[in-house]
Amino acid sequence: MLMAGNFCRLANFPWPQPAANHRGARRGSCSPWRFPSDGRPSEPWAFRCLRIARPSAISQGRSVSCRASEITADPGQDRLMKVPIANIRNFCIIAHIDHGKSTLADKLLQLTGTIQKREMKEQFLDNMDLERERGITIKLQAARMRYVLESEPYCLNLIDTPGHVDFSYEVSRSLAACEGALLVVDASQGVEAQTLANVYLALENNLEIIPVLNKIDLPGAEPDRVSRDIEEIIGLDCSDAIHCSAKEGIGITDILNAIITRIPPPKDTAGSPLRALIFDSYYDPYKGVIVYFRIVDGTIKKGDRIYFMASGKDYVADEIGVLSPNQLPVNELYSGEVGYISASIRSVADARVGDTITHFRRRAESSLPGYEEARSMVFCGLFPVDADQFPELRDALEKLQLNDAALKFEPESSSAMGFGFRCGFLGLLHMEIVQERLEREYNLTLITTAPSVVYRVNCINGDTIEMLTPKEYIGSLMELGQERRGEFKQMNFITENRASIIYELPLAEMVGDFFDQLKSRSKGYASMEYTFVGYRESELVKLDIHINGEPVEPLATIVHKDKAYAVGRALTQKLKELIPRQMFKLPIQACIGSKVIASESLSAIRKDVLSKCYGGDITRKKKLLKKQAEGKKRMKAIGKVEVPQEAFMAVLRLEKEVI
Ligand SMILES: Nc1nc2c(ncn2[C@@H]2O[C@H](COP(=O)(O)OP(=O)(O)OP(=O)(O)O)[C@@H](O)[C@H]2O)c(=O)[nH]1
Repeated sequence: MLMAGNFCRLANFPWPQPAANHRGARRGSCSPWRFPSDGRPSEPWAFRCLRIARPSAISQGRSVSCRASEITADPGQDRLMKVPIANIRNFCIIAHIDHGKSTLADKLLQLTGTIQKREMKEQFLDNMDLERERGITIKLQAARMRYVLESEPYCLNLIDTPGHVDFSYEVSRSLAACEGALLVVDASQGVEAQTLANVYLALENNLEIIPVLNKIDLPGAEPDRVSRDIEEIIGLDCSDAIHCSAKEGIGITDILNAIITRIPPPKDTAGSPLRALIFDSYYDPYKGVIVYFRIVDGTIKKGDRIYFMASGKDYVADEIGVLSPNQLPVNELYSGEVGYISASIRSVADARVGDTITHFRRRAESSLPGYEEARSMVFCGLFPVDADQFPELRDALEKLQLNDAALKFEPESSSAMGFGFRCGFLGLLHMEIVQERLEREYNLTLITTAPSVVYRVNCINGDTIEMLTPKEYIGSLMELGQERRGEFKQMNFITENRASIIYELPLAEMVGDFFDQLKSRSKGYASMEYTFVGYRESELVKLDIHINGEPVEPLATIVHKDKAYAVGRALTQKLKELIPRQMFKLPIQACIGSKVIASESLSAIRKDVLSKCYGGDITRKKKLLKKQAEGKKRMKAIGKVEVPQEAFMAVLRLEKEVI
């Protein structure tokens, strides 16, 4: 059924290069696999590049003094005071995960007096419980700050962005709303995978980039070496990179100074017809959909009749305001400003992220370029434990989708789990986050099936996948690449101690614990980035599980031919442990098509039909045993085996481990 694959061409990947453009990508269906009778399966492949960095052990113990003492916080803090457009700066912070974006954002909010000390809690912008618990940014956030430099008031709009590889889609959205970006790099770690990916996104958006070397308070910080690396690897001038410690509050005023002096103000197009780009939105149970936007042209007033250019819907703006970072209503917003609208929008589809808002009467001629469609990489089934919660689950997913444009879902039903949804996510972390949010915010109890990737039948040319990671770890990482059916493509030493390894891997191999393995084999120093290269013909098989001769569809899985026997054996053994014994002997088989590749049998519960037969004739005993055997045969033919829920879950977990 399946053909040996001649794994595609070597992707053209001159290192380093900007992240691939996903525009025009086909909107993915949420089905995990499609096996038409006449087609050959192909699976999605990832193009990985492992960057290897030797951890620096040198302690520099340096400190940096602050310049720009003329910048002072505005004590009056009139956040709503209007400033001329020349005094507006829209910027975002981009960085690799954990390099200190949120900590820096906190310090900026504090120093500008946007947040009073008593209101301040760590990671102020990470206001989701989950974000705080995990210490990561999931959703982008926006905040307007006021600052006075040389007696001149400025309005600084900060858009915080997530750093995890799963959420780069959110990053691309915030970049489109800014003129500049602070590129935060941990001075003890150096350039990492998402540093590069995000810088390329920023360059594509023509942003002014200000390099910021953070964590200089750490003994292992080497800001000068990291500056050289940035220049060498990215080609960004670091002669006036800012040295800072977001944690200790060192260099924060330098950063504010640089934002004002180096990032250009937005263009003044207040007289043009309104065009505002929706960069985020969320659902408020009382006000309906709240839309976050950046005005590119024109002005908007409270009470205006607005028109969403893509959805073709119109509404009256009941409330407009700024994000300070809490919502503060205002009467009017001008080109270059960032704000929110509440217009009693009930339908999620009416105000999509990436759509352009204009006036109903004086419409703009063309809409703004939207965002690339988020591509789902990982899929899983979500089923409510209590079948009655299905409508609630649908509702919750719809609301979450509004807040999370990258989440995709479509209804699915399964004989074992009932009605649920097959959902598409950006990655495993995204999947976990969605599941936790559904459970916490919407009070649902859910069963999640094992994550899988999409398989398609015809090869299509896709985009590029790339990943980065760490020099002394080259060996073990290459082993990992080989184990996961990867194809080694290229290795470059980009500096003396850093190497990038480029691999192409099937996405299915990345879905499990690849990232954890990468981190553990490199003692945490490797980082990775990936993009999608397309579908490739591969030797895949559909592995069916038959219980009592009947196929159990939810347990069917697609695996590589070489792993089919191991997976089949493990699955049948596990099922044997988990399915309760029946009155009859129960065969449990793993099959590829009609061929049984692994088999176990569960012995029958045996009632001692001879117990009352003391002594007596042997023919009487034989008769009783024969009758029992016939009864069992009949039972086996009509008997329905109930596979307990835990068996499904345990098997799905096992499947994930084995695969
Ligand atoms: N020593 C030191 N630690 C810092 C500094 N800045 C941030 N950290 C720590 O680094 C860790 C990560 O900081 P975050 O601000 O959450 O990083 P982030 O880049 O926002 O991470 P994501 O939101 O997940 O992308 C936290 O434990 C911070 O306390 C610094 O200047 N010095």
